[in-house]
This record gives sequence, structure tokens and C-alpha cells, in this order.
Amino acid sequence: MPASVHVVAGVLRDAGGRVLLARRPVGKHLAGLWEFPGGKCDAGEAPVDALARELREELGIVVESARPLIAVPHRYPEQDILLDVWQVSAWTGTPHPHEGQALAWVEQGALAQVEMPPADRPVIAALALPDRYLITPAFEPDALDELLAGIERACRRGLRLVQLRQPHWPRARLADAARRARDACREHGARLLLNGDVQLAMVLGLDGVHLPARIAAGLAERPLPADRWLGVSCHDAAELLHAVRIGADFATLSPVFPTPGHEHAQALGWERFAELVVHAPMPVYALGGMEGEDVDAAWMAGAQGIAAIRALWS
Ligand SMILES: Nc1nc2c([nH]c(=O)n2[C@H]2C[C@H](O)[C@@H](COP(=O)(O)OP(=O)(O)OP(=O)(O)O)O2)c(=O)[nH]1
Ligand SMILES: [Mg+2]
Repeated sequence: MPASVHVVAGVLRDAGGRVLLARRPVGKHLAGLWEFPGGKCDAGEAPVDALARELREELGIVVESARPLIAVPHRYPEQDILLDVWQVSAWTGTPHPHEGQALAWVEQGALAQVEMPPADRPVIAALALPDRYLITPAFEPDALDELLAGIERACRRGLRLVQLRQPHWPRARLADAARRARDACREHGARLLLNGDVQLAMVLGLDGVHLPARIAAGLAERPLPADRWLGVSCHDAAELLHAVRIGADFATLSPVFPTPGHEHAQALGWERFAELVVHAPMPVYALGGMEGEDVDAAWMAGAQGIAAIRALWS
């Protein structure tokens, strides 16, 4: 089988946060579909250089600053590609269609309705997810108020994705906590996922669920509708593959570094983390021993960002 084609593409946003899409010209692979501008890396060309060249050729702009967003391996009947998408945060010049292609600035929330190539699905998820994912620390059931105060504080500090995780709480108490956490998160425009309990998450109208690997392992298909978020905890290549199979929107992969309570687990390190993530066609958060300042390292290793308990709680 031929090696996969490395394709780089850029996400450009206007002042209102809309994203630039280009229409693939007639006669090309996937003609007529809307894509993030970009194209194939030349032999031996670094991805960041290919990105700059493609955006100069196709749009007439000069990239000043960019960082990796997500790389999606995808198998088309015609060829395998690695769709390597970058967030372009600064450029000079004004994007013009240098190759006769139609251009459009599209609201982030409307991207899912646009006809894009199938490889772009996970990119839309990556754009909708933040770069920090808070997992709540363990509390005693009688410390519900303290837990909620912490969630409030986290939301006020700008956290926009929260996993409520209290695996040992009685269900009624957990339901109380989830209801109140849901309202607190909503008020701040943050999303709340419940660890482990699909049914309770649906009954309470939460934004989604996060499944431990052992629960995900027992599923053959996605356990909740497409309009909710499904995250899965993964620790190796097989678990990532299974998460993709059951239609997860994103995963955590851990432990990147050793953490208290998980001393027995072999830490991956960034290098192994990156090797695993590049095969996963979904956003993956780095988890395990993360500090706030690890976000950049996580991006460079192909992650969506970091997931953490301790570092994002206080
Ligand atoms: N640029 C881009 N390509 C995408 C996206 N999604 C997706 O599946 N692709 C696929 C379509 C093509 O098979 C491949 C990109 O090839 P291309 O034809 O645009 O490459 P290129 O710009 O270098 O054009 P050419 O010189 O080969 O004509 O990646 C996307 O969002 N942006
Ligand atoms: Mg192109």
C-alpha cells in the first residue's frame, strides 16, 4: 500500500471568529466540497513550511504564527491522507482566491452543516473543544457545596469543559451535584460531562458523558445521541481505536507523566504520546501529571490540550 499523503491545512478566523473555508475546484478529488485551505507537503518539506507555501499560493497571505490543531488520518478509496490542520493566529495580507476557488467565512457553529470531506469531521470537533479540560477531584458526598464552589471558581477562571467525576458517590447525591453543576456551568457557557453514567446524564440534560475505559470496552456502539459529547479515557492504542469505533468525539490519553495514585502505570512521555495520537482521528487530551504551562507541549505532541484534576482545580 502506498504511504499516506501528508496534507496541511490552515484555520483562519476573522475578527468575529468566523472560519475561512474554500471550495474544492471542479476536476479535483472531492470537488465541490468545502475545505480548510491547504494542500500536500512536498517531499522533505516541513509541515509548517508547506502550510506557509500553500496559503501563499492559494490565498496570497503570509503566515506569521501558527500552531498544530489536530492531525487526522483518513482512508479515501483513492488514497490515504494525514490531514494535518493548524490554527493560524497571525498573518499578513488579505485572503483572496488565487486559484479561482470560492471562499467563505463561516460561523463556527455552522461548520457541522457545511458539506466538507469526511476527514474534516474531527477537525470540527477540535475547533469546538477548548484546550483545557477540568476533571473534578474526589470529594466526600457531604462536601457537595465545596465541590460546587470549586466548579464555579473554575468556570469564572475561564474553564469551558468540566467532567464531574465522583465514582463513589450514591447516585441520588451525584444527581444533586450534577443538576447544580449543570446550572453553574450553563451560566458561564461551560459544558458539563458526567463521568460514567449515560442514563443520568441524559435524564438531567447534561452536555455529555465521559466514559472510563472499562465501561467503553463493554460497548459496541455510541451510547448517546450525536448532539451530546462523548469522551473516553484511553491508555494505549487499542483503547483509542475502540473509542473511535464506538463514535467517541474525543479521548483523554494517560498517563503522560507519573501521578500520585497511579504509580504502577507506565508513564507514556510526550514522544510515545505523540506516536499514539497521530493514529487517532479525534481530538485527544493529554492527561497525567499535567501543569497549566504544559498546553504548548501538548499541542506540539498533537494533543487538543491538557486534561487535569489538580492543576486546573486551584
Ligand atoms: N486542503 C485540504 N485538503 C483536504 C481537506 N480535507 C480533506 O479530506 N482533504 C484532502 C483532499 C485531497 O485529497 C487532499 C489535499 O489535496 P489537494 O488536492 O488540495 O492538494 P494541493 O492543494 O497540493 O493541490 P494539487 O497541487 O495537488 O492540485 O486532502 C481540507 O480540509 N483541506
Ligand atoms: Mg489545495
